[in-house]
Amino acid sequence: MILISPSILSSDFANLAREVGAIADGGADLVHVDVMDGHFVPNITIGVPVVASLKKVSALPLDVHLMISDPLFYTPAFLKAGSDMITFHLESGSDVSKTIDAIRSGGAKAGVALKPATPAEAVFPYLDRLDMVLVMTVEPGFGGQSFMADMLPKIEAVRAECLRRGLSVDIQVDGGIDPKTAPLVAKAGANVLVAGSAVFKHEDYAEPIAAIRQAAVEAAG
Ligand SMILES: O=C(CO)[C@H](O)[C@H](O)COP(=O)(O)O
Ligand SMILES: [Fe+2]
Repeated sequence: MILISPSILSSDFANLAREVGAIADGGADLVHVDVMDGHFVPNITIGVPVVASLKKVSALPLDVHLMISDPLFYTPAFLKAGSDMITFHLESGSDVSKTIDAIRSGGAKAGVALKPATPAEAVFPYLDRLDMVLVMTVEPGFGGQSFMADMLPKIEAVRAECLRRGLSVDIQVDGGIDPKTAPLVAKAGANVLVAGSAVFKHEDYAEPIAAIRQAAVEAAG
């Protein structure tokens, strides 16, 4: 099943309650929340209090993408704030197994994200304990960048390994996803599509959400 997770990084931060309401009304499945600490990536965005505030107003599950150093330390706070899914970076420096266990024992779904330079095989040892793998299709840090088509073989490799081992792990893609790139990633095996600028640049969010979903569903077959 294809899920669409609009990234509120490109939304109007002065009106977040209205924005998450509008993407829910527009047919989104999840709300993608990009947390950046100015250390793991060269940008600072949203933190724990904003996630807690979003939880109060969002009808959709919060898909929290941690682009931070030491995600293990901050996991309890993001769980308490109401994160439904927490994805952290394999390159973050935290113990991967301990972080997955902390997220899952707190009742959230656990995802591991891979920067473009990190190979698919790096996540294979953790696949059986993961709900999701996030294959970044841009360098993490900023919205509005161009899709990296050379990440498609990595998506295929993660999907092939999941199929080989009989695991139903979600594969998320994030960065430069729009109705043109959605079919490429869906065909490669991704099923959770994050889209920021492609959604929020439109007046009517229902339009790009439906276009991305339709393009992905058709390509996935
Ligand atoms: O994690 C991210 C950046 O690090 C964002 O989720 C991503 O870039 C979404 O924005 P866009 O769809 O505009 O590329
Ligand atoms: Fe993201």
